[in-house]
Amino acid sequence: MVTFQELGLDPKVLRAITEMGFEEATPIQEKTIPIAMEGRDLIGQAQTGTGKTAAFGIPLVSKIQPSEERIVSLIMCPTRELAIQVAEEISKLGRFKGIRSLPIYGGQDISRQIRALKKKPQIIIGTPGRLLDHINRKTIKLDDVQTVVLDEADEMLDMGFMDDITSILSLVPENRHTMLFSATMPPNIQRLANQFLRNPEHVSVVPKQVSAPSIQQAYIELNERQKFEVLCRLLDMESPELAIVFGRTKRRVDELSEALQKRGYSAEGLHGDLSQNQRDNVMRKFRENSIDVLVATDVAARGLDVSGVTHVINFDLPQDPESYVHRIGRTGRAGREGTAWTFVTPREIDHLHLIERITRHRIARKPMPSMADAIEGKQKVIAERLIEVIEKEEFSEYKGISIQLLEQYDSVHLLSAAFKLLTGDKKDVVIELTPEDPIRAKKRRPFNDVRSSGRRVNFGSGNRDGRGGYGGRGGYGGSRGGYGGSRGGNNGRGGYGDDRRRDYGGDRAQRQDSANQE
Ligand SMILES: Nc1ncnc2c1ncn2[C@@H]1O[C@H](COP(=O)(O)OP(=O)(O)OP(=O)(O)O)[C@@H](O)[C@H]1O
Ligand SMILES: [Mg+2]
Repeated sequence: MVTFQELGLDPKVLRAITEMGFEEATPIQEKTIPIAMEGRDLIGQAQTGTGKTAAFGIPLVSKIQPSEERIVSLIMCPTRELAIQVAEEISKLGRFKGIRSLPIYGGQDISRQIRALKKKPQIIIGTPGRLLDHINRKTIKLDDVQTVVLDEADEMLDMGFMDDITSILSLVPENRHTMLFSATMPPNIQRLANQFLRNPEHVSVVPKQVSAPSIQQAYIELNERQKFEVLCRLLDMESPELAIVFGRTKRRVDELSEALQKRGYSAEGLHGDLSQNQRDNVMRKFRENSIDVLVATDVAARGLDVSGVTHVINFDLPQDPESYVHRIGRTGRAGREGTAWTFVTPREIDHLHLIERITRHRIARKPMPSMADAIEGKQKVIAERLIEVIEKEEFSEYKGISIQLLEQYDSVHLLSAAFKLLTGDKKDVVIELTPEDPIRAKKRRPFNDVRSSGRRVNFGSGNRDGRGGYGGRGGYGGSRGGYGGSRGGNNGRGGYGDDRRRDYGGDRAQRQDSANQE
C-alpha cells in the first residue's frame, strides 16, 4: 500500500485528497498516477468502485497551473450523470489549488454553459454530443488541450460515439497525453486505443474475477409475471438502505417506479426520456437518501458512485456481460459490501450462464423469497426503528394515550396493531406490468475466432496482447447486432430508434434538442 505522500504530489492536491478522506492510494491509483504524471499514454482497467476517477483526476489537477486560462484537459464520459459526478470529484481534488473545471452535457441550457465557459475553466468534463455542439459554435476550443481522458471508453464506443470522439480528438493537438479507463475492456477497445493512444501502457489491476469481490451475487429463476411480487418481497426481506433496480426499457422503468410507489415504496425512475431537470432531481433525491429505490435503465449502469447503495437488483437481465458487471458495480464500492440480485426467466438461463462464463463468477441460485420472509424482514425493520425510538426516549407526548389504551387493551394486542399500521401494508394494490421479451444468448462463435463481428471479451489481468484474459477467451457473437466491424458503416447516429433495447440516455438524443434550441 502506498500513501499519497509517497507519490510526490502537490501539497495542495494532497490536502484535498486528505479532506476527501482518502488515506491510501487504491491499486489502480498507485499504478497509474506515476505513469500519468510522466505524461505517458495509458489504458487503465480496474474493478468497479476502485477509484479510477481519482486515478486520472489526481494527475490532471496536479499538472495544471491555476494561472492557466485555456482548456488544457478534456474528459469525456458516456452519460450526463457521470459527467456531473466526475466534474464534482475533479473540482474537489483541485479545490485548494484553485483549478477550474466545468461539466458540459446535453439537456442543460447551453447559454448557461457558455457563460460558465467565460470563466476560463482548465478542465472540461463532457459528453461527446454536447461537446461537439460547443465546438461547432466555437464556444469551446481544443487547440491547447494537453491531456484527454476517455472514461468508460468501451461504453462510449458501444453507444456509437466513435465518430464523435474521432471528430473531437481531431481538433486536439497530436502530441497530447491520452488515457482511457474502464472496468471492462472488450477487445474492440483496442481499435480505439490504436487510433487515439500512442504506445499506451496497459495498467490492469483486475484479478481473476472482473466483478468486484465485495458483491454477493445471486439469481432467482421466475416467470415474467412473478417479477413484481418477487421484487416487493425481496425489498421487504432485505430492506436495503439504498437500492438500484435496473429495468430493460424506459417504459419498464416508468411502470415499475410507479408500481413501487403504489405499493408504498419510496422509489423514482431514471431514464433518458426524462427532462434534465427531472433527471437531476431524481439523482439528488437518491444521493440525499430521500428515496430508497432508484429504478433505472442502463443510463445508470456506468460509473455512478452513490455511497450507501447496498443492493442492485436486475429486474430484467442486462443485455451483455459487461453491462452486468457495471450494473452490479453500483454497489460494493470503495471496499464496502453489496448485494446483487438478478431475475432470470427460464428462457434466459443460457444468457445468465454466458454472463457467469464471461465474468468468471458463479452466481448462486436462490429461491424466491416467501411471503413469510418478506413479512419477517419488514417486521424486523419496524422493530429496529421502535427500539431506536425507545432508546432515544423521544416519546413523552405519547405516554398519556399509551397508559390510557393499556388500561383497556392487552399490551401484545396494542403493539401488534401498531406494527400493522407501521408496516403500511399495501400488498393488495393490484399491479400489472407490460411484459418484456426475454433476452436470449446469441449463438457464439467458437473459441479463438475473431472474425469481425465476433467479440472477445478481455476481462483478464495483465493481458497486453488482448488474448486469454478471461478463461475461455470466447468471443460472444455481438449480441447487439452489427457490433464491431459492421458498426463502422453506421455513422453512430440514428439507427437507435426507441425500440432499441438499451437506453443510453446519453448525449446523442440531446444533440437534437440542443439543435432545436438554437
Ligand atoms: N484512495 C481512496 N481511498 C478511499 N476511497 C477512495 C479512494 N479513491 C477513490 N475513493 C472513493 O471510492 C469510490 C469509487 O471511486 P470511483 O467512482 O472513482 O470508482 P471507479 O473505479 O471509477 O468505478 P466505476 O468502474 O464504477 O466507474 C468513490 O466514492 C471515491 O470517492
Ligand atoms: Mg468510474
